[in-house]
Amino acid sequence: MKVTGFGLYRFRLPLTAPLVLKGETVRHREGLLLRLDGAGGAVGWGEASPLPGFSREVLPEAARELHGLAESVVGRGVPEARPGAGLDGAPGFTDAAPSVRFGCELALWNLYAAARGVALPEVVSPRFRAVVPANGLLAGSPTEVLGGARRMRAEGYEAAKLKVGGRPVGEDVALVRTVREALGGDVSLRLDANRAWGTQEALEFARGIEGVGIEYLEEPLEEPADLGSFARACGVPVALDESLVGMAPEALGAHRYAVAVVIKPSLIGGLSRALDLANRALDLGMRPVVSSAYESGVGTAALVALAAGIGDEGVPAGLDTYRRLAGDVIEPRLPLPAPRIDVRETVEAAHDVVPGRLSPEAEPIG
Ligand SMILES: O=C(O)CCC(=O)c1ccccc1C(=O)O
Ligand SMILES: [Mg+2]
Repeated sequence: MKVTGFGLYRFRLPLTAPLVLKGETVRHREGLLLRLDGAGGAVGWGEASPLPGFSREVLPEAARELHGLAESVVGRGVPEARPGAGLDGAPGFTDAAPSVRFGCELALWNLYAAARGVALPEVVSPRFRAVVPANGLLAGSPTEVLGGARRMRAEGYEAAKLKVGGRPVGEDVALVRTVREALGGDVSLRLDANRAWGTQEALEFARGIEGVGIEYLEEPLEEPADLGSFARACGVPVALDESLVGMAPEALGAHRYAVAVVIKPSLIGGLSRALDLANRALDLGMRPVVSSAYESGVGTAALVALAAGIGDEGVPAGLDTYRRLAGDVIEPRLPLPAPRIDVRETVEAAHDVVPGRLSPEAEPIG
């Protein structure tokens, strides 16, 4: 089946509250949608939304690159899917910016699925799980964080994630202890410092939370080369996130000290790379945690599909950034947030892109 044409669009969605990303405050989520058209009326949507503070590419660059890639796939056949490995990429994909590669791959995978009459997760794995567990994201003031923790426990979340590193270490330690208490025994606690600490502060934090059961601590150190010795010295389970950007999947073996990898396809460069990294992580005994980066419903649904097809057991995915979007490009919204996400319902909802729901600034570029 051939790609016969495409459309490239911009969107701008309101957030429920301003978001501070590495010191930059954003009030709207901006991004790009790519629609690839196939023979017989099949369409596949993809999303490329560079995240300010995290992506190196900015929106206008991403738009130019995505336009070029889209033009290059028109007239060509959609590649064949390899079970468990997704679709083979097309030339040029490997050089594209991470969000662009994600967007173009996703449009192709969705077009392939539409043309074959299969659901997107089947492209990831023919034996995908029907339900994906998710972690809840705890945000706001300590009072809001505690309220969130109690709600997530009552709603049956398997895991909750708390950002640390933004307060004095003593306050973080106290908050982690109260949150752990509020979550009770059945909800695992994930922490994320986003590289906020020097070694001394990180060690002080580790001593402070001794005896508090956590699933892992993401990226504690501003100097990531010291992560291995930190993990071995203090016994805190560590997870990689920022360290995965630009890392070749083969290089993961040098990071066996980590218990988990937080995989964000929009930031690390697409679906096939994410799948490759996840499979290597599993081989090394690490948990792959598929995670979002404030994508719209189109991108978020793809992450649900990916999480549904990785490995033999469901690892709670980090998809709660969707909660922060006050609007979406699809109608109705995805059935999120939820402690357990219905995979089919989610991927089906993501097909219903509503042109009228794009921001008034939306304009076809291609
Ligand atoms: O992991 C999650 O549950 C949500 C994703 C998340 O926290 C995040 C979202 C965008 C950019 C960076 C991060 C992060 O994990 O550091
Ligand atoms: Mg992180």
